[in-house]
Amino acid sequence: MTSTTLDPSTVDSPTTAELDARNISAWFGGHKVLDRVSLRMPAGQVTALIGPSGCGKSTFLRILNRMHELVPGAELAGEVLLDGEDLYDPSRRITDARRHVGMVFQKPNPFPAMSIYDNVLAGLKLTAVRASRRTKDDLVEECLRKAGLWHEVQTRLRSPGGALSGGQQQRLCIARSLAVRPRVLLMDEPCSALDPTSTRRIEETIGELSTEVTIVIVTHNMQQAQRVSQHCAFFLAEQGTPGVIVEHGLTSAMFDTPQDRRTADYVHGRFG
Ligand SMILES: Nc1ncnc2c1ncn2[C@@H]1O[C@H](COP(=O)(O)OP(=O)(O)OP(=O)(O)O)[C@@H](O)[C@H]1O
Repeated sequence: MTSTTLDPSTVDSPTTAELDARNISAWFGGHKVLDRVSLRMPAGQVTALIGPSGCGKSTFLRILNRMHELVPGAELAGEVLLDGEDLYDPSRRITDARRHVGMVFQKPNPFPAMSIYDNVLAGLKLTAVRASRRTKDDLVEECLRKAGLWHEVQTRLRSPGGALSGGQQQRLCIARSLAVRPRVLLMDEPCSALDPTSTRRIEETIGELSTEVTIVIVTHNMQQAQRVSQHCAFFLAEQGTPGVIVEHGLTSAMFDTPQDRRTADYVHGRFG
C-alpha cells in the first residue's frame, strides 16, 4: 500500500456531500428486510431515520457506508450515490467509501488502552496517511474541538480513552471519525447508552458539525429527531413484510402535518 503525506496547507477542508440512496433492497440469508427504499439526504444537513424496532433503519444505514456487505449471507440491490458518484463502483475501494462516509455506533467504542491522542488518529492508519508531529497535534486539537471535547481533555491527551465517561467516549469516537475528514457521518442511536446530560452534549455537537459534514442519524427518541434534524424518514415493516419508507420530508412537516396516518400514529407515540 502506498502512503501519502498529510500537509495541512494542502488538505482540503471537508466538503459536505449529498447522499442519494436509490431503490435499496436488502436481504439476510435470503430473507428480505428492505424493499426498494429511496432517500436523498441533503448535503450539510441532518437527516433522521425513525421507525419501530426491526424495520431496517440500521441495515439501511450500514448500506450507506458499505458495512452491510461484511455480514455473511447479506445481499443488497440498488444504488448509493455520493454527490452523484456510485459508492459501490467496482473500481472504488471499500476503505475509500468508509473514509468518505464515517460511522458512530450505539455503544461508544474507543480503543480503551490507547491514549485519547492516539484514539483520535487511529483512523489515519487505515487510510495510509503519514503526518508530521505538528500536523498530528493540530489535527487532534481540531477534531476534539469539533467534537466538543477539547476543553475537558486538553491536559490529559496521553490518558487512556477508556478512562473517560461514556458521553466523553462517544465524543472521542466522533473526533476519531472526523480525523479522516469524512463528507458524511452516520450515527446509529449515538445517545442510547448515555445519560440526559451527555445526550444533550452530543446533540449540541451534531448541531455544530452539520454545517461541515452531512449527518444521518438513527434515533428512537422523537424529541431528539425534532431537536437535531431538518429532514426525517419514517421506516416501517408491517406484518412480516420488508421495511419501506412510508413518508419522508422536512422534520417539522413530518411531526406537525404528517400525510400518512401511520406516520402520525408513530410520531405521536401511539405505537412502536
Ligand atoms: N446480521 C443479521 N442477520 C440476520 N438478520 C438480521 C441481521 N441484522 C438485522 N437483521 C434483521 O433485519 C431486520 C432489520 O433489522 P435492523 O437492525 O436493520 O432494524 P432496525 O430498524 O435498525 O431495528 P432497531 O431499531 O431495533 O435497531 C430485522 O428483522 C432483523 O432481525
